[in-house]
Amino acid sequence: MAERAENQADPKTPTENETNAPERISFSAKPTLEDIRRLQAQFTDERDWNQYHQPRNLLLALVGEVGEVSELFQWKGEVAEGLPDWSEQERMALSHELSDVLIYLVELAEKCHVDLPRAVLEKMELNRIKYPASKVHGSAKKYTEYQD
Ligand SMILES: Nc1ccn([C@H]2C[C@H](O)[C@@H](COP(=O)(O)OP(=O)(O)OP(=O)(O)O)O2)c(=O)n1
Repeated sequence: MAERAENQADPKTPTENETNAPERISFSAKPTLEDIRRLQAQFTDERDWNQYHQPRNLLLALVGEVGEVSELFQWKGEVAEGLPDWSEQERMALSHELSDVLIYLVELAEKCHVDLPRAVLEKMELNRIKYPASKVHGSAKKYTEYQD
């Protein structure tokens, strides 16, 4: 919202529609992160798997699943947004692997007592402060590279 207001204030800054940015998709409202946490807790309780799901094991499982996502992109070169050249089977595999990453991330956060949705909002606020749109627009430099 704040970014849009800034864009409108500066006539030289293109709005999203004036750039070549592709249309953005939106997600389904459900399940929430709390739903995912609860469903995964149910899944592990039913199998008596909490004995294995300590933070370090969950972190390793998460990293392993990130590796599986990487494997799907491996050797393909740059991939266009929306994955236009991917088969249905490849898209399905990606949706499964990304879901595994999220499931383990949510459980890791739970087992570390991090309230993930709240933490994300806090972190995004910090990101906005660190990277003011008016200062960094169009530049991908790290905040440490700016001198002011
Ligand atoms: N000890 C386990 C094993 C599995 N899962 C759940 C969380 C993940 O969403 C998914 C991971 O299952 P696999 O380890 O079988 O991994 P994949 O589904 O990616 O299978 P593969 O490695 O054959 O691609 O199942 C879990 O919570 N705890």
